Amino acid sequence: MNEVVTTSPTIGSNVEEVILKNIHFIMWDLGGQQSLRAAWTTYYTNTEFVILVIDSTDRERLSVTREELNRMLGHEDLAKAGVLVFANKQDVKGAMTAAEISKELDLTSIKKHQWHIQACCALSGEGYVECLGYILFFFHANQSSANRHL
Ligand SMILES: Nc1nc2c(ncn2[C@@H]2O[C@H](COP(=O)(O)OP(=O)(O)OP(=O)(O)O)[C@@H](O)[C@H]2O)c(=O)[nH]1
Ligand SMILES: [Mg+2]
Repeated sequence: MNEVVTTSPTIGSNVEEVILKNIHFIMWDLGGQQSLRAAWTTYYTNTEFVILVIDSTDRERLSVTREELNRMLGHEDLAKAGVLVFANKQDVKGAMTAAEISKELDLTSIKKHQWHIQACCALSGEGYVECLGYILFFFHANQSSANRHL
């Protein structure tokens, strides 16, 4: 939306309809706190694409992220889902690169899902536009239903 907003931790979820090149996406933003993760599965039905936003400065939690990602992708309702991983906070000195995050998350071992990783910075918007192309490519290639669930 071309503005940086002050956020607070997401409790439960927020939903937005986003229109990209005439495709209507229903986009659910889920809270990532540990106590909220058990509820993620309730959003998986009809979800066609997952966007995982990583804090690239947080090395300690990457192994937990890998476990959560693998658990998520193992769920039958997400069997056909595509995955976009954002290596966010690239503006912070010492942030891990997308390549480092890819290695730690062992993304190359993901064979049953189409995936893509992108370095980005939510504050400047850097890296986000590039990924819109990937998302649109995914949906055109997979010819799925009219309403998109992300
Ligand atoms: N420096 C920097 N800070 C960022 C960036 N993106 C987000 N932040 C900050 O990181 C903090 C957490 O951002 P949120 O968007 O609330 O994180 P979240 O992943 O939605 O957190 P949950 O809702 O708890 O899952 C906020 O203070 C943001 O301003 C970024 O690219 N660079
Ligand atoms: Mg949030």
